[in-house]
Amino acid sequence: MSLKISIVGGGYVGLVTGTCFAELGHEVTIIEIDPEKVRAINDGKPPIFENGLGDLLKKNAGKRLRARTDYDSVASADIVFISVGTPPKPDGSANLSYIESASTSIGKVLKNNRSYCVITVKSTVPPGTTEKIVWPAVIQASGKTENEIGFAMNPEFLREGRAVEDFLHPDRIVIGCSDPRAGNRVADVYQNIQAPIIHTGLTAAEMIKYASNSFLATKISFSNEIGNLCKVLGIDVYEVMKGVGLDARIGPLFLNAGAGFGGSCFPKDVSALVSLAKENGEDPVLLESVLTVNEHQPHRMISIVEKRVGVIKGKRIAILGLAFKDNTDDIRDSRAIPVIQELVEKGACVTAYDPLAIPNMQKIFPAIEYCSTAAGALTGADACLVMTEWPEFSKIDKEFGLMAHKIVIEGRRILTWKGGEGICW
Ligand SMILES: NC(=O)C1=CN([C@@H]2O[C@H](COP(=O)(O)OP(=O)(O)OC[C@H]3O[C@@H](n4cnc5c(N)ncnc54)[C@H](O)[C@@H]3O)[C@@H](O)[C@H]2O)C=CC1
Ligand SMILES: O=C(O)[C@H]1O[C@H](OP(=O)(O)OP(=O)(O)OC[C@H]2O[C@@H](n3ccc(=O)[nH]c3=O)[C@H](O)[C@@H]2O)[C@H](O)[C@@H](O)[C@@H]1O
Repeated sequence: MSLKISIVGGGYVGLVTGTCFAELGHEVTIIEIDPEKVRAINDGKPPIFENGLGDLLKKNAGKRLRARTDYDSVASADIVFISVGTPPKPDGSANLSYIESASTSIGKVLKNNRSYCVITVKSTVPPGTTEKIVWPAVIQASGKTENEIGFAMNPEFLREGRAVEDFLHPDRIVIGCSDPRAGNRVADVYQNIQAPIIHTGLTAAEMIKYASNSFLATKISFSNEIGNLCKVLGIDVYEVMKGVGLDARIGPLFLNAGAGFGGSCFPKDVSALVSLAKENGEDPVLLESVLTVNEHQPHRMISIVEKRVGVIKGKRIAILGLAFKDNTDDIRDSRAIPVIQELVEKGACVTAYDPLAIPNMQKIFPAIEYCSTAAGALTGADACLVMTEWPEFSKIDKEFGLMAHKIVIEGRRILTWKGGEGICW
């Protein structure tokens, strides 16, 4: 069955989702307010770096996949997905203004849609958003009755760098819906994907997404706390967490200690859940600690450098990895940012290498020295901090010989070379 799908928001999630839906045989229109992104999508050139996305986009752009700045496609859509951003407000709560304005824009055009249509939220939103914000905005702007429109919440679990693979082979598909008819329409979209489908109410689906991200973030902060103690006691935390993770009740993933979690989602989603808990009179002790541990990790790395090299001022410090994780050029909330910030404030001469993320980091730190190879960054360095788990870093070996002092602090365990004086984590 081929459905007519409109996706509002052609950023990371909208683009990956839209391209994959087209690949599954649906007719997809991505509605994106940024004309440059629209042009790039229609030219078959992804405006983001994502493994495997370029080929799929090239194959489908101009055929089953189109991008537009207008909302016209909503008038004939079977289903509309909302995948606009939900960035944090200064108090940590989620900014839902993009969700609200997208819902109103959808409603205005939906007036002209003569068939049944399901409005589905894919963005990560606090429980109650679909019911209390999206639903009334769409109904009010469209003048339709609830028999003519269904509402659903279908959270997305893809990881950047592995997004296409995650989308096409998910562990589960969660569909929260206003009524079974709406839920079945969303399930039809995924009919060619093999995965268990969980049908829930709207608010439970919204909460599943926050709880999942927060649990993963908790695993990381837990590993970091154990790692910090291991460091003091001279124990290898990676050996410890391997032993811990082999317990089937715990599992081996997301137990890597080091620089802490970055990216556009874990920090923002845990903060939003903390905010939501407080608004509802709860004291989210555990979740606040998850954030506190995470904030301290970059500073701990610098303390280790200071113990090894003494005063930072005037020292040449190499940063390997700027992206918040491997296989992406995304630096949103990258742990490299607070590390570079503190080093610069302390008067270090910072050199940096990343296979993809240098142009993005140059916008934040234009004055540090960027190198086109790891060897360039390491030459003459007094210490090196590894901030991203890029697989190519595992091959670095003789390049460490170019350093003035072989002090290597691993914020990510990726190196196989073990000749440093101060390998941490
Ligand atoms: N980035 C990721 O890996 C994942 C993100 N999410 C969630 O998905 C949502 C979107 O995230 P991203 O795609 O990363 O954000 P993004 O910032 O990359 O993309 C959002 C896009 O929406 C566009 N937009 C904003 N208002 C619009 C409107 N009224 N009409 C049309 N387009 C509009 C923006 O121009 C932007 O291109 C967030 O809630 C996020 O938490 C969920 C899973 C994974
Ligand atoms: O909601 C989202 O946006 C997404 O957030 C994360 O995906 P993502 O942020 O792309 O990347 P992850 O692979 O989860 O890594 C996040 C951060 O945690 C760090 N991390 C990860 C694993 C680990 O063991 N230790 C650790 O420090 C990574 O280096 C990275 O900085 C989730 O894994 C996705 O399921 C979710 O859809």
